[in-house]
Amino acid sequence: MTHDLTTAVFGRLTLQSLDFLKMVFHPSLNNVIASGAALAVLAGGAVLVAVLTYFGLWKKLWSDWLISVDHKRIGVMYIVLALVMLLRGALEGVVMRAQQADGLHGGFLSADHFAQLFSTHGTIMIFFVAMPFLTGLINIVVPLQIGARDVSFPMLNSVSLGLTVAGAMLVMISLVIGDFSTGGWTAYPPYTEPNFQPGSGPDYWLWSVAIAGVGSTLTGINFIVTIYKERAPGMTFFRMPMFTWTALCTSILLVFAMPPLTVAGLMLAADRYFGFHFFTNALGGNMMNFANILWLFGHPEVYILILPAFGVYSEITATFSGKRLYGYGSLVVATMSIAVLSFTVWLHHFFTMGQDADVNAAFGIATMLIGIPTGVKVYDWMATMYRGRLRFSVPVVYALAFMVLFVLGGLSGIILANPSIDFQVHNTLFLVAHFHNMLIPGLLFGMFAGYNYWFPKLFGFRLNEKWGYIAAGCWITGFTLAFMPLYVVGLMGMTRRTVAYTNPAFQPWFAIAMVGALFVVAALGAMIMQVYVSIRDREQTRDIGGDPWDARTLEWASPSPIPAYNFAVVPTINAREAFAVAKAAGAGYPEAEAYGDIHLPGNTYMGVIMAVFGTALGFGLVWYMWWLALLSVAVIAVAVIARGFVEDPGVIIPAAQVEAEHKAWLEQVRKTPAITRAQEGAKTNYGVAAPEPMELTA
Ligand code: HEA
Ligand code: HEM
Ligand SMILES: [Cu+2]
Repeated sequence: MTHDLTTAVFGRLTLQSLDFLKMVFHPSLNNVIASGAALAVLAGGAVLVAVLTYFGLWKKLWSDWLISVDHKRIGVMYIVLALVMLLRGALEGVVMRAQQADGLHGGFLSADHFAQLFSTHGTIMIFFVAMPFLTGLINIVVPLQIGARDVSFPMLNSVSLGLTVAGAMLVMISLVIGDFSTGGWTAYPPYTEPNFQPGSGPDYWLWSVAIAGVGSTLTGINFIVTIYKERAPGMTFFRMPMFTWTALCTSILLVFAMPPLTVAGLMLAADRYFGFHFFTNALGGNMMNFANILWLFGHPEVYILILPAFGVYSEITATFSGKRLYGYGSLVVATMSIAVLSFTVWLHHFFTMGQDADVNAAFGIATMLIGIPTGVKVYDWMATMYRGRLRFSVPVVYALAFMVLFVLGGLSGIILANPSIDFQVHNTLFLVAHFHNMLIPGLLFGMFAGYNYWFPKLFGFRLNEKWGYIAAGCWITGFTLAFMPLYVVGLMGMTRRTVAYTNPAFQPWFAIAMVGALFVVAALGAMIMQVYVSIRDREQTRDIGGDPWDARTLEWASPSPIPAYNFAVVPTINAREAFAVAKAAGAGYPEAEAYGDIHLPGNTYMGVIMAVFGTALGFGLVWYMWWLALLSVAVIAVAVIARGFVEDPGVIIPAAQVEAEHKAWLEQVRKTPAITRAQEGAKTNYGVAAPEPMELTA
């Protein structure tokens, strides 16, 4: 009886599932590490709670952030989530590097623990670092670049964030309670079927990815509608900044690519929970169905990740070269071609799984075609810089490193796109080198460049440059040392997802890779220092005029930190890069003719409800605590329906206040010489003179 009751309440959860007790039940170095990680998560949570309580920040956190629908604040929360998860994901990468550095002697991790590490690392990096980072940047920047006051569906935006947080929470909880999947970030059956993995692992994977995936689909819808409907007068499609174009294409990809992932996850859930046989090798199932559906998501996913980074590089090369973006039209067409082509190549992920050679050839050629629009982009960026006066700054360092390293990674992709070559190197560390080569110098550097670039717009001061350069230098060195050796060991035959090896020739390469990983740790340290030093010295790097880089797009035509309503008066756009054109004509800061009241949406609890009950739903499903799952679904359903009956009066900002704030800012801009305002513009390298300070008459 008591046993039944315990099962009803706790499902299949037992004391043995608590990871911090692992080292007590089964003492070993491996379990000490596992328990240590669990305790670290618990301690981190406790420290956070203590700090918030000590400084009395709960109320502020709640009303200014958690229930806010302001797209900029939502964007910041996405990026904070991404950075926190990056810490965990990168440390896991380092632990794996340490294991393999000693892999000849077996290392210090069990095979199972190593498998959990690459599975959580891959899942976290893709879904809870890369995705929230780019979603955060899109959230912050797109409405500002198109002259909008907010996104089309602000509450939905908060819901998307809540669902993403729920997914991330599940992966964090798996460190403390139970095990995560050992099936990699792609969770191929039949290995993830209950016959092979009856435990909590694949369930954690599938619910965290499915729940966060719904959030991403909603984000895609939100930004497609926002970009279609909320553009300022005169902001035609072909006047939109490149970053907004890439955000549009990424959003379209999200809407078409995320549902296959959700479907793959739910079909796997049907297999695991209801004994279906979609992907088993028996009773008519076929795992190839999973491979096809998963990569129908998975390949477009890598372009979902890279396109916004391309957008960042476009903005940065133009701004810091002090030139119009070269080849705007070709960049737009290239972005759209990549988006379309990305749905035609998924099969290159399983060339070796038995289809006809002709089919492989067709997909191989389609894959190689993507090199063309990507190449167009690279040439456009180079042409933008050519004969520009490239000003040095942290975003530029990332952009230049990207251009060199990404081309190398792209070329290794073209190598893999040859089916006959892929048969040799599929699932070796050559592949692992390829994709980290795209994901770190491509995606992550783009995100870091954007983070350094747009930071002052939100917080009113620039990030410290010295620590920024140190971080960038460590990332570049760290990436190169950690991943270039993997091309070599990959060609030598070292397979991916392998805990140890017997060939002594591998070891020196892994030793070099270990040094690279240490540089990555240093880079993370430098990034933390950068935040600390920047906040400490913020008075010296105040962004007085709102345009610290002498930039070209609309988001820089407002004060920093930017007010909640974004624009005192919605601007009318008459050209591409209208702000740069206006500044050059001495009309960058016009007086407004009239001010009106501004209506902004009110805060909402919906995001928090989604985060809390989304997590509870996933947790209930993972542990078979059916009451918790049902309760969570009920709460979410009631909340959604009830919200439909609430009329949101929103917040009115009176015209007089808007006018006063705007005029005070204009006054300040006029008082300060451009050279002080655009401090970075004044600093140049290579002995090139600073660009002329811009005219200040309105
Ligand atoms: C942001 C991420 C990202 C990006 C942008 C890419 C871009 C590309 N990828 Fe990569 N890829 C991944 C992330 C990424 N990939 C991941 C994560 C996996 C593995 C998943 C897993 O199994 O876990 C993978 C796996 C993968 C495979 C599967 C291999 C295997 O499993 O055996 C293949 C095969 O064709 C491939 C090819 C390519 C190609 C051709 C490109 C092209 O888009 C590259 C285009 C760029 C250039 C070519 C450079 C610039 C161009 C020029 C300078 C012009 C001149 C050059 C030419 C015209 C050729 N990738
Ligand atoms: C910060 C430095 C990083 C280090 C040291 C690192 C290291 C590693 C290692 C050792 C593996 C396992 C390789 C194997 O299969 O043998 C791996 C896998 C992987 N990494 Fe990284 N990585 C880093 C950053 C990133 C980033 C930024 C991303 C994505 C944005 C990423 C995405 C992945 C993915 C998707 C896998 C595959 C997981 C799987 O096999 O299922 N990594 N990484
Ligand atoms: Cu692909």
